[in-house]
Amino acid sequence: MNIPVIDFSPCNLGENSVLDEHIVDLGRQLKSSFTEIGFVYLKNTGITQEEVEQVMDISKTFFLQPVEMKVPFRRGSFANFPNHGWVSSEAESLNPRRPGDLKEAFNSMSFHNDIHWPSPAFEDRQLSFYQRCRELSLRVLRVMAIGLGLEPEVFLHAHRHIGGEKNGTTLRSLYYPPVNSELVKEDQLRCGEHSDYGSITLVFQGQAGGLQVLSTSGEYIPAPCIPGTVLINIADLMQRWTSDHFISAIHRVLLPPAGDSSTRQSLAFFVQPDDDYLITCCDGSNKYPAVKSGDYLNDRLAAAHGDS
Ligand SMILES: O=C(O)CCC(=O)C(=O)O
Ligand SMILES: [Fe+2]
Repeated sequence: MNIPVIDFSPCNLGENSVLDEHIVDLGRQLKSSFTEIGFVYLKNTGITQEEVEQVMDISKTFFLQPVEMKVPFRRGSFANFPNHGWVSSEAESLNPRRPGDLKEAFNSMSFHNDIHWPSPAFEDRQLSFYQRCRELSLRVLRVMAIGLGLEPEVFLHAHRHIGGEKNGTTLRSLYYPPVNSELVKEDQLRCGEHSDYGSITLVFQGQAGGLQVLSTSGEYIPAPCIPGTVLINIADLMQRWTSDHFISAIHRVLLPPAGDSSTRQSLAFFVQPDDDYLITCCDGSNKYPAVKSGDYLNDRLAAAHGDS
């Protein structure tokens, strides 16, 4: 099983008016990818590899600084936005049964005036990329609803406040430093097995590989960078919402082969429904109890950071 590549041209961000009847076929294609594997590559979205590289470049400049320059921006330093900021290597275990992940991250989750940033250029690039990802996500959520034969706006109603205070959607810039095989702990990975928490995730990768997705047949399949595409996956709240029709697939990032000292970068845009939105099964079933998006996110973040 491979992850399909779908042409998103009909909904490209440069298209100002998109008619629902023109995206029925796209909806069908997304639906089959999300029911079969939970992941899809979209090409011709309007977001270019150059835009991605600009965000990666400025992020890398931040990550390569000495620790004391990064500490003032540490996650947990911003009272009203507890998930915003820098996460140091090994601070997080996305699979709690493994040692801490060998990655650093910068979470941009708020652009409130109270937040101070490493530089104005850093803030600008994170903010403009955040807005581009927001636009693309809203288009994808619309096509998904159409693919499921639902009212086109059904998911959009739950994502009105992306970028505002009552929504946890986060742009996360990830940096995986070179791995020193002598220092690696037993069972340690760049990113442990996990599924994402929210509705959907947009992933942009640099050239270095390592990302793998667990297929329904129980095998891990590689999800390499395809330049110019966006990798999109279903996350856990969307799986609940669709009563398991859409699969929130387990994925992980492996260590590079022994002796390979390359670094890896990626950008993940974790789309989260509005904090107060109650997620219930959209087919009217009671397969999962209703849960508030914000409560669910907080529980999952606490578990990943070992403070639950
Ligand atoms: O680095 C990547 O490509 C993906 C990382 C990931 O799955 C995550 O942070 O949730
Ligand atoms: Fe993930």
